[in-house]
Amino acid sequence: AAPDMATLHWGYDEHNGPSHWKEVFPVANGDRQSPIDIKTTEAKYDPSLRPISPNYDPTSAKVILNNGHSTSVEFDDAENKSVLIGGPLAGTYRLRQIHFHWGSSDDAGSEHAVDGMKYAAELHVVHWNADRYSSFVEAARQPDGLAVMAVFLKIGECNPQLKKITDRLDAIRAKGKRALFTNFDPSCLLPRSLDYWTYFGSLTVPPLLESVVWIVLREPISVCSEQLAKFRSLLCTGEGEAACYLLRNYRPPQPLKGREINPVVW
Ligand SMILES: NS(=O)(=O)c1ccc(NCc2ccco2)c([N+](=O)[O-])c1
Ligand SMILES: [Zn+2]
Repeated sequence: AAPDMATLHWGYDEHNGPSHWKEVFPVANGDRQSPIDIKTTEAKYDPSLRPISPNYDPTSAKVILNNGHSTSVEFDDAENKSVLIGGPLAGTYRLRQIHFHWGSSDDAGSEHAVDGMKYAAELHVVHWNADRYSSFVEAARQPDGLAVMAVFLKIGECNPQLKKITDRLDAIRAKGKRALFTNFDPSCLLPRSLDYWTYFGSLTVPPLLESVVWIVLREPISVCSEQLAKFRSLLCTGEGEAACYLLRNYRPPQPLKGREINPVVW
């Protein structure tokens, strides 16, 4: 029998990847798992949905780190300094961190898909419901606890805003490494249009908690192959361990199980 994941840590390889996660996290087979393939013709328009309104303070940015599964920029979430409101959200969701998902080649790497099409990578901007809960970890256990804005990265021109992040990856190559990273407003990574699809889902990474209101932007931003190659040069192992490269870290689309997807176009 396959080694159980409690000992062998989960990852994205053949022996510990998404098909094994249910062995330790049974919610992997739950009714509101993410990501999903967005079938645009089946999405149902909801006139009550408003525009989303990101409001970020660049001084909230604190540190960039490699946690072995992705690279993230962490923000100071001790007060409502950088928040997301509007759209499908009831209340104020506080910015916690941003991170990326990518593939071993440019032709796949996003987690969500649109009519079966995958992009080269995907940015997640993670917020938690600070009106109702007192911490990210508590909110992550609640059905309306988190709001994650997803932005597709499409192969094209090198992205000068993304360069601020890819230029720092050399300093955090090994798992567990971190570096100061401030004076950064993640709005610079958003496309011109904030048209989005929204649906109820989950974390796409263990513990796969079903606590996320997903807001998937329709318009992608650009990324070039050289920038993606820098993400793939990150290590999923710590310093001094036998190096393994973080070549891919996306979960494939999960069953919709009757959920409704609402498009919002402005
Ligand atoms: N790909 S994602 O945006 O769904 C995602 C998944 C896991 C975690 N974290 C793992 C975790 C532990 C306890 C609760 O959460 C995060 N995050 O932290 O922003 C985001
Ligand atoms: Zn993510």
